[in-house]
Amino acid sequence: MISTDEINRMNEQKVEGRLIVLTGPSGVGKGTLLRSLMQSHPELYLSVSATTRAPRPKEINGKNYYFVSRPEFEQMLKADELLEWAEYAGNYYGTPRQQVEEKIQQGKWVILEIELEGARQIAKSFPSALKIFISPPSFAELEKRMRGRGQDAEDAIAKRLSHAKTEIAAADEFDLQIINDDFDTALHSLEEAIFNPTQP
Ligand SMILES: Nc1ncnc2c1ncn2[C@@H]1O[C@H](COP(=O)(O)OP(=O)(O)OP(=O)(O)O)[C@@H](O)[C@H]1O
Ligand SMILES: Nc1nc2c(ncn2[C@@H]2O[C@H](COP(=O)(O)O)[C@@H](O)[C@H]2O)c(=O)[nH]1
Repeated sequence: MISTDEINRMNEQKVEGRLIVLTGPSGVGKGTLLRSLMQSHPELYLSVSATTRAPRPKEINGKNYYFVSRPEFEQMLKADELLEWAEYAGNYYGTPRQQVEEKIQQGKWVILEIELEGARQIAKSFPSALKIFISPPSFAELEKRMRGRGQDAEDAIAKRLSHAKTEIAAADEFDLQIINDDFDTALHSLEEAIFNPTQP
């Protein structure tokens, strides 16, 4: 495992920044994995997206997302301020360009947690990005997690589960796939994929 000190040294030596894309169906555990990863690797930079979705209880503007109105999002699009964007389950989501480009220029490793359409846009614009897909152990378990989270209304759950089928079918487009069954095993695989990738 590469230590935080080592990553900081690489950053100081102006080792080139990297873009890492994490995609997977809603409820698979991407956010939970990333929260744990960021605790042991605060040197990574997790991009904060803009969205028109309403904040969930405990979500903080500027930390979890930038919560914006649809006209505000459309203005960001018009001004070319988004690196990628998509409409997902009735809301817009997008990655503010400036924060990501700045961090990469500083030599940081930047993580985007985004859905499939956005990941495809990044694959085109940043072919060197590492693209990781997080899969559920089964569809039934995905539904259980989404419901167990208790954050989404029934109509939103239906849209997210329907979208999940399309996303799971596209997993082969990614550089690697990690099944989030046992949490610690999945976290270890994610850490290895980022810091200790096997050579092609
Ligand atoms: N390996 C695991 N085993 C069991 N439950 C898990 C596991 N990983 C995550 N969970 C639980 O699954 C639920 C959904 O996780 P999380 O919110 O991180 O998903 P997500 O992929 O980030 O979803 P979204 O894309 O909608 O934000 C949470 O309640 C989380 O605690
Ligand atoms: N294309 C993008 N997708 C994004 C972005 N930020 C988050 N997401 C994805 O949206 C869904 C739903 O998220 P939720 O917080 O409402 O559950 C999930 O798959 C996220 O990964 C983004 O900037 N661009």
